[in-house]
Amino acid sequence: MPTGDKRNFNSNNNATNQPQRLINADQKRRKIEQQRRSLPIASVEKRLVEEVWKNDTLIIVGETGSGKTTQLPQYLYNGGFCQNGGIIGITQPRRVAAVTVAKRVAEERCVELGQQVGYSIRFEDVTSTSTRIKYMTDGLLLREALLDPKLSRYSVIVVDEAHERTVQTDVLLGLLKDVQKKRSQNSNGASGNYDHVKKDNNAKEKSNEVRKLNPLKLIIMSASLDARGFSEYFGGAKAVHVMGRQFPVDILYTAQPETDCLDAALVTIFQIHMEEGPGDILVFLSGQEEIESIEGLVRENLKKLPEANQKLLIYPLFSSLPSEKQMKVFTPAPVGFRKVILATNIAETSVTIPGVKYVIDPGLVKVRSYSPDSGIESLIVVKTSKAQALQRSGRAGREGPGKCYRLYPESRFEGLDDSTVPEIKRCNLSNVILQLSALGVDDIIGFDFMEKPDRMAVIRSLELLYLLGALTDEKKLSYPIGHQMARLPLEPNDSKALILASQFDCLEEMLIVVSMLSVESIFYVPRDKLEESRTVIKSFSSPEGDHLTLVNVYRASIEFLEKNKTENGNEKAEKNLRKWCKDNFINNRSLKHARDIYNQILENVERMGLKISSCGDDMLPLRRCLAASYFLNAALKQPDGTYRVLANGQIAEIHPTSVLRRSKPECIIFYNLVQTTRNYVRNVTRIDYLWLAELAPQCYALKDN
Ligand SMILES: Nc1ncnc2c1ncn2[C@@H]1O[C@H](COP(=O)(O)OP(=O)(O)OP(=O)(O)O)[C@@H](O)[C@H]1O
Repeated sequence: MPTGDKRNFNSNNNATNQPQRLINADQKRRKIEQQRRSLPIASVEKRLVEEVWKNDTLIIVGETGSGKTTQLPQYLYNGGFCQNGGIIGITQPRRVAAVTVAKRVAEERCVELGQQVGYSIRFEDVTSTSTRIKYMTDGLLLREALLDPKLSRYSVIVVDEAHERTVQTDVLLGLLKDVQKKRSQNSNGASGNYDHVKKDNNAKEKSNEVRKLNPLKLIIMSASLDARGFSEYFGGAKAVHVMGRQFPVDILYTAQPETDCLDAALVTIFQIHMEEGPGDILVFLSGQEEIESIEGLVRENLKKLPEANQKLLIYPLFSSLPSEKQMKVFTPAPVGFRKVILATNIAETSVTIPGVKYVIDPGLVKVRSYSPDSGIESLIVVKTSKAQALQRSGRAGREGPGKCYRLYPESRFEGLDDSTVPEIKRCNLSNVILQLSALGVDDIIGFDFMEKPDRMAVIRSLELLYLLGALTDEKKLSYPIGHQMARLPLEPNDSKALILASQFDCLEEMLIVVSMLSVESIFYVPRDKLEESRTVIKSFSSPEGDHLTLVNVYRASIEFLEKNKTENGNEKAEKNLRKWCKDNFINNRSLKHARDIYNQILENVERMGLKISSCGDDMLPLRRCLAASYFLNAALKQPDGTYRVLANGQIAEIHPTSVLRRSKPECIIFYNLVQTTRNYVRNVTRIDYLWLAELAPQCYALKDN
């Protein structure tokens, strides 16, 4: 057992321990069939389909694991909602859920993923013209609305996990309401239009013309939803409750509050491993750093156990982890082994991780927080809401009875907020405003949001868009900059950086920077090789900063790859690159992901007609372009070695992972600010203070910093 005392947990209900059974592929098929039939939602299939026929908007609330996400779209498909060629679109707040649920549903239907059932997430589209059940992120559907404002390809949209109230969900809800209105005006009448389809399940697909006339069916779904609030927003929409859950989850609380959540999580992992029956463990942690630090501690402590007890496999799961690595979590552990999955809240909703029987929930979550006063967005750790705690415990008990260990006393649970504060109330809105402007919505304050964003936050975000040149004085999208920015699937700052880079003759390098920053953790440093890795990584580092270092890594890898392709052919070259990455402590998967992103954004900017050129070895234009684009993230060194952000006076330190951590130049720009115990700026580059007035006069010429 690791540090700290064994935890005493209080239970509030009883779940029986059931040994996990090991099964082969054939049995798995039958098991899936049987599992589908035994889901609580299966008993109300007919009723749900009828309700969707009858109501254009329906709210469905059902326990976690009752079968909403995987089954409802299939019921609707079987019920005739795709017969005229329409698609059932299901949105998820997170990529990992969209991907894994689509995989599961394709498996359940015995179809190839990407055919009848597919998914679409940013930079990854696994659909085809035959796709009728399409899982996607809510952000992706928003982008589709830019090209097709009536979402005419869809017969049904299911907004899943609506309780999460991500900013994209909230914008989507307002937009879908409007699409419904437009489609109803265009339709021949009400839902009865589908009657011909209902009677003829095998009918050939009807023409697009017929489909366009049908109203859009909208379903809002979650396990922990304020049904009344949603119903009111949708003009008294009907709410249906799916009762019952498949398996019980025993909820356990600590007797006392924990002072050190990481230590408590560690102790609990080993307590379960040593004392409980088979079953994998899912631990919710607030971020990559916590995950990596616990990962190290688990490994260390594991070595101290007798060999027979060392069969514990550790899997991290966080959003910037390359998707192939994320997917590893979903493969079963080898016989005799137990998996422990260390995850952020990306595993909180919708996902089923096969084998998970135990959930450890320290009750904390990292969220975006935006201060309209400072105009800076940061990440902070806060307590979860009751809805989130419920979702987390719902990750256990999906294949059999489960247990959830909440690392806080029951009294604290009672005091938690019922639901999470909608993200729209606590984030920078510039991307939302840009997207809405591109959809023709110029009056953001007047937009029909379920909950209005903070006025000051709107003003600040509008200001940023003005400063970036995306909006005109009339709050309209500027031409061409604003239009170009809205077309790129990136944050406004990044889009602007690419547009400017074509003028600074460094678009190739800026593409690398933006792609590499989209994946994070390019370097992979095993704990036992800290010293060695430092020396190797140094060979890539640029004294000018992290952005240039990333360019060096990318260029070196491409050079290596191209040379190898000529000598050894493509396949061998990719294999050699993997070894090269390993030798250089580079995360091969992240790098590959960055290459994919690079190619996709490259396609976008080529289509936009931007001039693609390179600044070669002279990186000055790149640094100047970074200053011209991220000018609000400029900071000056203080006498004590900390930095003052010029735009708002906030004090921060350079993050320990930065190549500038030691040299501490006078003036820097940074990519992001993270708030842990201290404020850190990450991905930092040295700039000349005087460039700011020259390159961003709209912000600095009149200011005396
Ligand atoms: N990948 C998978 N492997 C094994 N079982 C799965 C998988 N995906 C789903 N299931 C089974 O299907 C059940 C229903 O899952 P589904 O995601 O449809 O439920 P849900 O009601 O949407 O839950 P939640 O509200 O937690 O998202 C799960 O409890 C589990 O038993």
